[in-house]
Amino acid sequence: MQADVPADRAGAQAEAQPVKGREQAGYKEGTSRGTVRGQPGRGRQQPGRPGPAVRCGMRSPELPVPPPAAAPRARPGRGRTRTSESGSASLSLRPALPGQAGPRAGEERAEPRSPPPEGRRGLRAQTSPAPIDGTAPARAGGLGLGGRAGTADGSCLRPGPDPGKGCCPSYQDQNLPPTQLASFPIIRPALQDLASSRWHWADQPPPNHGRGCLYGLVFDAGSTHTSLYIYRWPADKENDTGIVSQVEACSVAGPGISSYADDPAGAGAGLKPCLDRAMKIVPAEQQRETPTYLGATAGMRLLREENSTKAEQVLAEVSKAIGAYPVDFRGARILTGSEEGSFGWITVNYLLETLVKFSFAEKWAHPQDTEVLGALDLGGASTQITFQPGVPVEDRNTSVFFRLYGTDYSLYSHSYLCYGQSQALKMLLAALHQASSRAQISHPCYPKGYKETITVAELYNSPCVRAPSSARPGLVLTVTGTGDTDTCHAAVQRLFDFSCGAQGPCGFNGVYQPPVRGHFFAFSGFYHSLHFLNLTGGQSLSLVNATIRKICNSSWKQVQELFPTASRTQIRDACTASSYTLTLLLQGYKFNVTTWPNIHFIRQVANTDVGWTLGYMLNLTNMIPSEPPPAVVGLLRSIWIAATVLLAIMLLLSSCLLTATCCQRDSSGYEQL
Ligand SMILES: Nc1ncnc2c1ncn2[C@@H]1O[C@H](COP(=O)(O)OP(=O)(O)OP(=O)(O)O)[C@@H](O)[C@H]1O
Repeated sequence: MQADVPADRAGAQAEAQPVKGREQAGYKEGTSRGTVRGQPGRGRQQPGRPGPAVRCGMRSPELPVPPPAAAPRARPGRGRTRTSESGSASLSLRPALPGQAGPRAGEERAEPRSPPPEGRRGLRAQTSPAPIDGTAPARAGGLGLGGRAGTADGSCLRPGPDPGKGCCPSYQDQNLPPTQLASFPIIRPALQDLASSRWHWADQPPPNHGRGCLYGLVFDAGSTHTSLYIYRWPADKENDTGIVSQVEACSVAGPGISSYADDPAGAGAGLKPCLDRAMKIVPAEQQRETPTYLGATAGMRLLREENSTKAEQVLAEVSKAIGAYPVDFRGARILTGSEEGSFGWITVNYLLETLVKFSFAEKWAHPQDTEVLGALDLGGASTQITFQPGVPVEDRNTSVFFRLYGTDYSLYSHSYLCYGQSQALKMLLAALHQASSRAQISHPCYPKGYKETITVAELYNSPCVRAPSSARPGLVLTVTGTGDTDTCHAAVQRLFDFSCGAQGPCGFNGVYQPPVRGHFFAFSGFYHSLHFLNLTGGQSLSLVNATIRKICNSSWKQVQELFPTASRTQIRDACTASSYTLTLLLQGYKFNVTTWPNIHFIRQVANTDVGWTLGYMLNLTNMIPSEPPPAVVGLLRSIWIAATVLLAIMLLLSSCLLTATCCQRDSSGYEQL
């Protein structure tokens, strides 16, 4: 999720699925490498047709057929409904097909929830320097998108200054030194320059070259809400990297599309205000060539597990709604957990330009001295961790390979289904209910003095929670907050199984995970839950702990006074959400006091929301190549030429020296004789 959405949205969140190690379409599984191979934006597929013949890392027009979800090493939760999606082998992007229901059966599953791996592919980078907390500073000369505004009614959240016309930022404009990441030594170098992919387009000029900007639209159909992201990039710079920027994020009114299982037409109708908005931004003459995608995440993955027919109906309706607009609609599909994690990783590293950068020699090259960043995504129904470990990934179900700009990346990635924030909080409430065995539930994470009612049917409306057989759907439960920090912490911990067994290092629920390494961007729910407590500015772990403890011990009256403008749900969940976030990061993903400072909680980089959508679009439009750009090749060729000339000179000198020495010897010998 990326848009600024009210925290009290209901809904579950989905998770990603692993990509199976297969070498087609851009990503491979297991030890194979996904290649991202760019292809011009042409040849875009039309709705109903197969995807583009070549995508980043994918070369086959066929959709990759991911193997059945590899069994994560997850252990069944202790009697609890628990879903974890595990990472996958390599990701491959696949073309989005209208109405396509995403991963095939077996790719992702819900109940004894074991997280499916996700696929991924490669992409390429984007632009500007970014600030790390909340919003990154706008890249200079960029599409200065302003602050966020409206919300839930299809209104645009960050209108650009010149929607619709205007121009894309020039290459020079964007290639400015970062300003706000100076304190992050690992990140800063990557922001110095823009990445380029001009070679990518070199042999096939863009179809609308010279028109100013090209546009791309991506719907993020999350478990809790849907947003439409509108991207654009300079048409005449299409072969340069680092130039895609976000024009707007339009928030669709209402809950996520998975909530429309019994009213699929409503899911489609809800998208129209944002589509109308997009039609005002994208010039009419370019609309028909504007690639448009809808990607659904964990909410739809859960719905598909519950009722695949209803999931297909929802996808069909949203496809119908989008297809009614004059855009190049390339399909609506459900992303696997692996794809969701991988695209998020690509987005992060594209935005920070850690994949390729403009060198001092004025050439685009892989930055040798820059580490890629890991990605931590906390959605409403799933959470993903993706990073480049310092050791080989031992479990191919969580292993992902990419080849981007000529560099190989071997990543670890895993998605835990049901461990998104909304579903985790629901699991917590269900556990408390089952422990109470009464219609009265004492909630240690809710503020003392808070009270609400909920029916059994509402509580157990997700595959992530299993209702006790004795529960009557109509029974009204009364939930009372007790504001007890220690009891809350213990209850949150019981949602996880932290034991690793003999399998080696793990995350939780028995899922293999190598030790975290390097810097990470933590976004979506990770950012929101801590930002609400003003804890996304690099605070120490001890301060974070102390602040959460204080909030959890506060009464309902006190927290209302502390957050006078926040919604009731946000205030109620402040303790629960932050406690869950901290537990997930520390005990779940195994960060500690030493590695805590390496987590950067962010929402945007250079006015672009951090999430999977940008990576998804870059991949499907083939904007991230697997091989180095010509500029890099050119650089290498120059080095070879220089080395050859140098060698020739050295040989010549050696030859002269040898000749001179021989002559001297001859002369000496003669004299001796
Ligand atoms: N602006 C916000 N303020 C506070 N909390 C938010 C905000 N936006 C989202 N959240 C919360 O963060 C969590 C993650 O939201 P996000 O939008 O990433 O989920 P999603 O995309 O709907 O779910 P998923 O990716 O699992 O399908 C949710 O629990 C949501 O309620």
